[in-house]
Amino acid sequence: QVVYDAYFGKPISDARKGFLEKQNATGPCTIVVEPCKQDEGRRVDGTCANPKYPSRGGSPTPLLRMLPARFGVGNNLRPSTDGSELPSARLLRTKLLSAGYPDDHDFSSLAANILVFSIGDSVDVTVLLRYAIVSDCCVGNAPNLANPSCIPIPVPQDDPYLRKTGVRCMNLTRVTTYQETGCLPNTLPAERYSIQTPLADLSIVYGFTKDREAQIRTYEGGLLKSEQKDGVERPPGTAAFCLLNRRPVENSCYEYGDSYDGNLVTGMSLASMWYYREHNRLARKLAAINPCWSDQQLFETARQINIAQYQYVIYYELIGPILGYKNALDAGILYNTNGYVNDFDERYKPGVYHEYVVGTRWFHTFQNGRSDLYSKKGEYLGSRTAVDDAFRSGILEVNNTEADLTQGTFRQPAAKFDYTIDPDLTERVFSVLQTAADLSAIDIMRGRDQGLPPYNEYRKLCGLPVAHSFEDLHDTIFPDKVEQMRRIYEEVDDVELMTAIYSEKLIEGGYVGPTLFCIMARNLVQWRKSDRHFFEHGDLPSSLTLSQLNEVRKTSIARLICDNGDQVEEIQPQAFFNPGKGNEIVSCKEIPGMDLRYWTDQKCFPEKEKENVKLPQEHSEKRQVNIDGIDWSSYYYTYKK
Ligand code: HEM
Repeated sequence: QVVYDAYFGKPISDARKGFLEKQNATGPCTIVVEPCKQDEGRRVDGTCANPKYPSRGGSPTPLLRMLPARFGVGNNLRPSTDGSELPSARLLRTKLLSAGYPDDHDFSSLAANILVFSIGDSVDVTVLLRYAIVSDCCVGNAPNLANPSCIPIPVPQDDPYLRKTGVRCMNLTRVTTYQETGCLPNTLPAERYSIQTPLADLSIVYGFTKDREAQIRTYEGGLLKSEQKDGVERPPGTAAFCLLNRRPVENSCYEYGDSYDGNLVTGMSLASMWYYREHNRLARKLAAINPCWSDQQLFETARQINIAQYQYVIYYELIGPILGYKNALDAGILYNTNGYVNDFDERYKPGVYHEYVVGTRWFHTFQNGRSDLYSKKGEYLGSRTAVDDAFRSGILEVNNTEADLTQGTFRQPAAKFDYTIDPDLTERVFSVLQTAADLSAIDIMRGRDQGLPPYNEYRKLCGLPVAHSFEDLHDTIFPDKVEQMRRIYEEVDDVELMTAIYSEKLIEGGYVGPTLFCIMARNLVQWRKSDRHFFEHGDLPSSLTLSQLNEVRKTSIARLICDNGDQVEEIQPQAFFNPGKGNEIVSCKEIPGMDLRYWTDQKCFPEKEKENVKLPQEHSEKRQVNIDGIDWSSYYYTYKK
């Protein structure tokens, strides 16, 4: 065992260890790593995803940065170029994004649900939320300037909505940092602290520590602990996190590996439930196919298949259409192959970027404020208000709500990507917990809080010309929005990444602007290159065989929901898209999936029985892809003029 410094990612010296012990800060500042082995599979605790950086990928972990942090003096928020405070994030939000309800013509709500689940799987959303629950950074109606963890948002007098209410201050606290937990001195840039494993590895389902893994496993048949209620399998409902459950009627709060993110918002709780059930479904099938397998072998294989199909669905079925297939292929996010893609590169550190978790807040425009309820035959039954269902997974077991909401995920459109955001998210995102809270204004504030440099620096990083004047922004941002920015910011160098992401024109073939495309591409490439267990890699003893890999490539989100959604009997084949012509709702029997016989283990069968075990034909390898360096500046040329 080697003890690593969680922040620096290096083995810890005795002196530092002693210091941390005295400070009582060993937990958040260290990661214990067993030596990495060539023949092992993916660890639940995330360590050894890349043996060159064994502790990276583990928990806790700092986020990666594409560009060096930019803070004000003493790690305060960065000021404007003239030294004044940056403008009110609420003012910027109300001038740049409108509030409204338009539905998307293409994507279903399921796409937004799985996207937000994938964010919660890679970063610890709950470390952001102390303002929602415990702190008050507005004293009366004025910002609390005395408390250094407060960054309240001032509300202008003529605010289009809040002028009628008299609210002039919105509550907000800074993220928890390694400085705060005692791991780093204040002389180093403030660095956010996250307890998730930062890769795409279903840590919401399986947890991110060995202790938690031990709590949620049965150690029989490879299964996770579960309960059967009304014929439906669910994790035990005894977790403590669901603070808005209306008890005594709404009681369930599920014991996922990560019960915080698993029970957070409806889309995330449904996705967590599906992938949780899928683990047990796979373990049972594998046990039937391979009667000689141990609990450990069943657990590891079911988990490996579950994570592989999750990565496949995220990359190929969801990110592909959102970024545009061609763009994603060009950028090395996706590969058009039936072979392995051996692009593991030990120089890449496992991790999630600050820029990714700030920038992908763009998809808040994608979130529908209502969650529609449908019967399994497609009759509309009514709607729930999404923000009132956060922290409240107790709703699922009452009045058939899980089944009706599940139908809604694929029958209801997502909100449109169109610079319009649902008013529930911009005025009352914390429901009864806060008088007024604007999620997009918070999104802008988080860019400041996490020390992101100005938009111009990212233009340079992404191959766009540096803007010397506001006019220079017209290449990527609509003129009306540039005009608003000119009125609100002092200088073009003050324009922030998040305000630009909320204002950029969309790239050809995709639903993001050029800078967010560049940021997402870098993060998604980082995830696959830094993770030796990424599902398309074929160079480890634990890798999927080529036949197994190509089975994984046959599955889909529709199959996952048919197998694990409560009472789902029919669905459209491309369930991230709205049902309709060319994507009609069909029986689940018509939705293709994996053939698990490719996981048959000959060792389980005595010699004479072997000939009776029919194996499907082996797939053949068509093409092996190797990846050279990527020219990031090429993205620039794809956006719509
Ligand atoms: C009802 C639906 C949703 C609600 C109520 C919600 C609410 C929130 C809240 C309160 C935060 C933390 C704000 C902060 O203090 O910084 C947040 C963060 C975030 N949300 Fe959402 N959100 C929703 C849907 C989505 C969707 C569909 C996406 C799609 C990707 C998304 C992406 C993100 C990201 C990337 C973050 C930042 C995570 C981090 O830095 O840890 N959210 N959301």
